[in-house]
Amino acid sequence: MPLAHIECVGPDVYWVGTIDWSVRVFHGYHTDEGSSYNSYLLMDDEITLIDTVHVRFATEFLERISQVTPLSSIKYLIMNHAENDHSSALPATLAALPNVTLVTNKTCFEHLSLLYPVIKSYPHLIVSGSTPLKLKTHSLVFVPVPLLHWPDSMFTYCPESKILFSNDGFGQHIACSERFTDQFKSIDHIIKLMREYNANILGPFQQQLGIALQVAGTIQIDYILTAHGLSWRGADIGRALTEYVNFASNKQITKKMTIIFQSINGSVKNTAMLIANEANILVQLIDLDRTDLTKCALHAYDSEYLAIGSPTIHGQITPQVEAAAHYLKGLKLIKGRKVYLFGSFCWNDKAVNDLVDIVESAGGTVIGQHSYKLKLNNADIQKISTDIKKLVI
Ligand SMILES: Cc1cc2nc3c(=O)[nH]c(=O)nc-3n(C[C@H](O)[C@H](O)[C@H](O)COP(=O)(O)O)c2cc1C
Repeated sequence: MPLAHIECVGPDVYWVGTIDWSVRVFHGYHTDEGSSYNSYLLMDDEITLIDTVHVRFATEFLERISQVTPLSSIKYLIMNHAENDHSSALPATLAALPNVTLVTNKTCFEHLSLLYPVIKSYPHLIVSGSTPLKLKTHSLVFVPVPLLHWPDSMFTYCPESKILFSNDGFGQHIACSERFTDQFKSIDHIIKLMREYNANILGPFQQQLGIALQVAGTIQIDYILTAHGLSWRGADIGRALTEYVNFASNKQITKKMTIIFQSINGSVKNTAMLIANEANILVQLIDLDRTDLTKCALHAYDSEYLAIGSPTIHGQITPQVEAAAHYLKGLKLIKGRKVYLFGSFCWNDKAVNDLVDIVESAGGTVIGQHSYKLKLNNADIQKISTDIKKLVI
């Protein structure tokens, strides 16, 4: 199989990752544009490999590495994070590199050992934030960024080359031949994908993000080499950092209302349209029969307002609306939002009450609600219009 060309992506650094053009669902996350699992070779007299890839690409990965250097020449393998997408090729990689020492932090080693018990039989070195690794001409500093995205996550920083190997940090899910944002046709598109990644993966960890940014503020960075999608260099680093700074302090939130609903016979959909028409701010409708939860989270990410609507079905909200609300709750994307609730019923008015419970338990503020029997009448229209004009400003 022909391999994508080997690319030098920084001083003495080669990209040896794999591009997953086909992946469309990633633990429930809809990756409409595929993804990549990025791994890097740092060329030094003590050659160092940083992160591995998904096991589906293990053979291709090892072939790509051996196009740069003999497998026997690699001295260290640094694992920044234990999650399967970066680590499932680890057993095959350790088996193929006869002279390698696995380098990772204590928590990551614990997680990796649980996932792949065989790794315990290989030489390994446990490092921490206070134990840099001295290579021949480079040094590597390990920056713990717990919960960005697992408790084991760390960044690896090379001060001589001013390179931050950021693993899941600053990543996006996209499969493409470019390696840097400045090679890609639209930086705005990459920022949108990074927002989607933040919303769907890092949403609950804003506080940890702030800690990571404090660290990033104290070091000089010429390159951020990510483990998914495109990497950052030059002026684009400022765009990536600004996006993270904004997210860490909720400044990504704008005057926007995301209206999330499901409708069987059209009544709740009509109400969603009414709310969209009456709101005098940017709106985004999410019809849950047509739109996946990944997009739902993307739009909730920068919305000051949410509106959530459901018919009462079998005495409760629909499973789809419930799933969406719980998904957003887990990602802390209802927290701090102003939420309007609406619903239609025939004989027992339950959906909106169910939604009130979820939204309040998620830390959102219910700013108004309205439920009605079967179809909007003029009084319902009047009430909802007045509510939205008054409450959404
Ligand atoms: C399968 C099914 C189950 C329903 N269960 C209830 C119910 O438990 N309680 C109720 O008040 N209405 C129930 N309804 C009536 C709907 O809530 C009502 O038709 C609502 O207006 C549908 O909104 P929609 O037009 O947006 O789909 C049910 C309707 C269907 C089709």
